[in-house]
Amino acid sequence: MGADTPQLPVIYLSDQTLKPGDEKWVEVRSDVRKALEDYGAFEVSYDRVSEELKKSVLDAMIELFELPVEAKQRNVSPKPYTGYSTHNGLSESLGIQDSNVLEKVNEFTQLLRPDCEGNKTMSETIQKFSEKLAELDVMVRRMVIESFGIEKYFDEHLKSTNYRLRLMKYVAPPDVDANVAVGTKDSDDGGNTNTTANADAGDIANGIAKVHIDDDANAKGDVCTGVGTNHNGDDVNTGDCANVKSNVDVGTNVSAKSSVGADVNIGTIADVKANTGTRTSATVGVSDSVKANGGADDEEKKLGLPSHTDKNLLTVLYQYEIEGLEVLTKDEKWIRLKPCHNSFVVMAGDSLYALMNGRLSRPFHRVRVTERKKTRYSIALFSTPNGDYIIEPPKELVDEKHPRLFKPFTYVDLMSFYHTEAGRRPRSTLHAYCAVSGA
Ligand SMILES: O=C(O)CCC(=O)C(=O)O
Ligand SMILES: [Fe+2]
Repeated sequence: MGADTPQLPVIYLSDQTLKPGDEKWVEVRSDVRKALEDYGAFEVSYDRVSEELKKSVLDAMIELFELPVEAKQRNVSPKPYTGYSTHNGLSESLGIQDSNVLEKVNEFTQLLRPDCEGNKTMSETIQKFSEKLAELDVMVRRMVIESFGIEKYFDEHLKSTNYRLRLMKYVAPPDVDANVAVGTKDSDDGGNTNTTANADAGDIANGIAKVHIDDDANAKGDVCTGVGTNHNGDDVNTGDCANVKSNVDVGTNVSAKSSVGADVNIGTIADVKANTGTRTSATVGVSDSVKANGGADDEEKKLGLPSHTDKNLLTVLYQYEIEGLEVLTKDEKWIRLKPCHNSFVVMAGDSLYALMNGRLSRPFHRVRVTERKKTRYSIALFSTPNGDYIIEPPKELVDEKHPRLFKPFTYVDLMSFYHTEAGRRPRSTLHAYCAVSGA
């Protein structure tokens, strides 16, 4: 690795003696603050999650993703995009709201695997893992809030938040070339097909599947061939986007070609294959904006998850062995993060960014898997503001030097806006939604 290859700061948070107020705590706290200012993210060296627990969670994920697609599709949520979703035929994810609460995890496992004997153990494993990651999340949020001298708000802040866990499975695109970079700027996303197509089972029958574009879905380049909603949960902002009108041929090799010249590869994930094998073609409704862009971005189709910012407060993420996560620096360079046993990634999302009046950053990031024939699993805990919690910076963070950047908003309203055309199109949904003009 060259000397000028950017890397995320690594912060050691395993120390059991690390206590608020201690000298060491104060020192680490300023490292956390600096990392979040500079990158909006950092790697944490954290050994408080045992290898055994991580392995059990991985086993649970493998079992859950192996379930028939019909079972996974039962993972729906009243909140859009927080249930089962897929992207580009390269990734799938499942979401568990309030994963730190055992009954909630139980409901999830029961729903996917009714009356399965192993549910109790699996639920306990997932809940325990969430709890461990939540401890890390709380520690980091406490440090952030303290670092701005506004700790008097911390308890109230903590009470107004909840957690969601996302389990993710990725494969590399079939024609992946590990040596070819996908581009270095998020603005590469500009030419993306933002096709989010859900094929109804009924349409799949005789060779022709009508794939309808779901305007409310948001991941770019999504062609979800009947395997559920589009991947990106509520925390994904895919940045610039365009809708695509294309004819998609979906054959047994499950590849699709759009009329705008982009090859859309679908179906390297087993379930997608199984579910699309009998189709011969699909018509995807498309708008004019992509034509104006001259076509979909091929490279975008190789992403397991497109470039986005998370919408929540803080994300704590663990990658199992296979790399793929890339984080964009302020000067638009992608940092590719190497998975490591005790290494978690912490990222700030739009909600924390707005709450701190823009005094931290929140990074664009994406997933690009390049290891052929290997399955990548990752898992992330998202802390999110409660539905009715008004996100606005404390008065201490607003002054002449730091004018208010955003009008007060709720996370739920930001998400609703995000799931509209106007909310998806801009690179920053947050700014489009509530930036104070002239700030
Ligand atoms: O799988 C990963 O490494 C990243 C997932 C992610 O960014 C997300 O779920 O928002
Ligand atoms: Fe993300």
